[in-house]
Amino acid sequence: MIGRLNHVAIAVKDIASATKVYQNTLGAKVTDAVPQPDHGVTTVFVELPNTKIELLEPLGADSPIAKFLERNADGGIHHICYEVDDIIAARDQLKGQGARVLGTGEPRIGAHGKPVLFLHPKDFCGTLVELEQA
Ligand SMILES: CC[C@@H](C(=O)O)C(=O)SCCNC(=O)CCNC(=O)[C@H](O)C(C)(C)COP(=O)(O)OP(=O)(O)OC[C@H]1O[C@@H](n2cnc3c(N)ncnc32)[C@H](O)[C@@H]1OP(=O)(O)O
Ligand SMILES: [Co+2]
Repeated sequence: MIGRLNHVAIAVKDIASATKVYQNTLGAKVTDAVPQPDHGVTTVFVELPNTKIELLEPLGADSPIAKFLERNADGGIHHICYEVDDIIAARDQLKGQGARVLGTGEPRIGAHGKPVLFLHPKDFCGTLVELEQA
């Protein structure tokens, strides 16, 4: 069911400083920072030849990544995003297999303007999974 690895997301407290690490220290191409108020985060994408790294900084105290950063003071890998051809079919198949879809269960528009869904980390080997419509 899952297709390409779209991105690996890293939660950070300071996105400007994290961007410098990727751009200046590692020599990667990065996008501008974009606030995503619907998701409670600001994003920067690091563009690699075969995939992307999504840097996430919380937008406000009730951001979904706020608790993660309380538990992981240095930041760290927050989720992995896989592309799927049909996000509704994928969701329904996964729900039928007992996986928990987070939030309302309905896809929302993500950072790339495409529908996304999140799956509970306890159902996927301790890793928060994002699905993005290909
Ligand atoms: C920009 C848009 C979009 C894109 O297009 O790319 C994004 O990426 S937005 C990214 C941010 N959005 C989200 O993360 C939305 C989905 N997340 C959630 O619904 C919640 O954050 C969560 C995953 C349900 C966690 O909720 P929270 O209240 O913070 O924690 P809990 O206490 O309920 O945690 C339960 C349990 O799960 C463990 N956990 C939590 N987060 C993670 C994680 N990222 N990776 C692995 N495990 C995680 C947590 O440690 C708890 O475990 P126990 O202590 O063992 O119970
Ligand atoms: Co993401």
